[in-house]
Amino acid sequence: MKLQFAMDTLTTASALEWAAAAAPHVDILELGTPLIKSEGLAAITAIKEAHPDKTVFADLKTMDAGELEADIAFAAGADLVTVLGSAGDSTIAGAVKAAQAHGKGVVVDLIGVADKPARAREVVALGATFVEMHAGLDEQAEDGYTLDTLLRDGKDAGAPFSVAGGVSVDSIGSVQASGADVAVAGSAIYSAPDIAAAAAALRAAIG
Ligand SMILES: O=C(CO)[C@H](O)[C@H](O)COP(=O)(O)O
Repeated sequence: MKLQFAMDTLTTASALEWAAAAAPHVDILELGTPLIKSEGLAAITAIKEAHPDKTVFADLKTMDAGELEADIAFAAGADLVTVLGSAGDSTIAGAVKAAQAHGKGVVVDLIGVADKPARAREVVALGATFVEMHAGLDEQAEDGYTLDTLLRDGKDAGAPFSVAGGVSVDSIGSVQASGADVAVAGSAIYSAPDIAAAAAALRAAIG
């Protein structure tokens, strides 16, 4: 299972600092949606230039204009971009078209989708590289939130998937046991006092 570091920050400078600390321990460097909204496509280029050996993931959360938004992010250096699973099939197909033109990939984020396994199968048929079983920061703050539903949906999907939703050193083992291809960790790394140590601990937990 691969490890993805979601850098939910507002400045390219802090993302570069975080990425430098975590890079030895992670496979995928994610530019969080707030970072891209704050700094624009230049942030993608900065991270890719600093870490050409890493998969750079631009969390665009595209809902419309799939081909256009994906194209500009790939041109800026992204290897993977996200499109929302609640977007129309034509939006997802458009992003896949751009990915094929660049030799890159599309991840479909199933945040807010009621039947995630069914939508996962549909979007993989449209050409998505994998889906993200995702509970966002707001859903994580709701009473009684656990990762369990995401892990069950991943197992049921029959499609390649990542899991994002407050993955921690305590829960990453259950993510791996679910058969996930990628574990995404944001706050478990960037909120830790030592980013390198937190990323290393997650890596050690999954071997
Ligand atoms: O995409 C996101 C929020 O929409 C986050 O980047 C994702 O949820 C991972 O961060 P965390 O581990 O803190 O949940």
